[in-house]
Amino acid sequence: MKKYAIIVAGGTGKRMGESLPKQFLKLGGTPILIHTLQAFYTADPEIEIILTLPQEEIQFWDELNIWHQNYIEHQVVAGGETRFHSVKNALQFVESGLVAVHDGVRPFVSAATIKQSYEQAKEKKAVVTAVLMKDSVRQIDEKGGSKNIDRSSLRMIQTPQTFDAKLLKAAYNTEFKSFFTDDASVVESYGHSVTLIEGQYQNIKITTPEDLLIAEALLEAK
Ligand SMILES: Nc1ccn([C@@H]2O[C@H](COP(=O)(O)OP(=O)(O)OP(=O)(O)O)[C@@H](O)[C@H]2O)c(=O)n1
Ligand SMILES: C[C@](O)(CO)[C@H](O)COP(=O)(O)O
Repeated sequence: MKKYAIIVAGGTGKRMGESLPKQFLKLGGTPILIHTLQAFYTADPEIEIILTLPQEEIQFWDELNIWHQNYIEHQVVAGGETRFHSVKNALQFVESGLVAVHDGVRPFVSAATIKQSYEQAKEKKAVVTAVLMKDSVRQIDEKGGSKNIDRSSLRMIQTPQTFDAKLLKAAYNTEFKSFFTDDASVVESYGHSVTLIEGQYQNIKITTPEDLLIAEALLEAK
């Protein structure tokens, strides 16, 4: 069965606060995005990789890749206004089989998690990685108050999120809605349930400056 991976890196990284989008920032001397592509190649070199980038960064990426050994084959697609639009653009180049969608800024995804995602998606069709909450959580109300939520009923959602390709394409054939923060929310809104599988705490999303410090430590410990 054909396997695709859509690596989304079409964002500008506002919360990181750097002029260079965070996916290009260096981690152990190598751009974050190159670590992420390597993770998928290591898991299975047969995976067809489609990478979304901001239109204005495509030339920069091409130049940056020239300097890196072990170039990993991939197709570049211009991203869109939101993550949803970036995935939708990339899906034009996906036919049938399985497709994993993964954040370009989650470089520590393990080969085992990637393999497990595709394996489970063969049967379940919509498979999403998740971890248990570590902190207590509270829901804020309009009056400025808050109430405790039972954290055992909550999960923190990660990527990869892996699907039957035809299902994901059909689900994305819709207009953007503000609650589409990931692919699971799009598929669920289409009417298909998602199966959660175990993610990994080390599979962090590099979002704010302290995440980069944590990422350097995780890389060191690898
Ligand atoms: N229009 C967009 C927005 C986001 N992404 C990608 O989706 C992943 C998760 O998004 P996030 O961490 O929010 O990245 P940014 O949108 O770049 O960050 P910010 O919200 O801080 O601007 C990132 O790899 C990001 O590049 C994308 O492909 N296209
Ligand atoms: C897809 C995701 O990484 C799952 O946790 C997350 O929803 C992305 O959210 P963001 O708003 O793009 O940071």
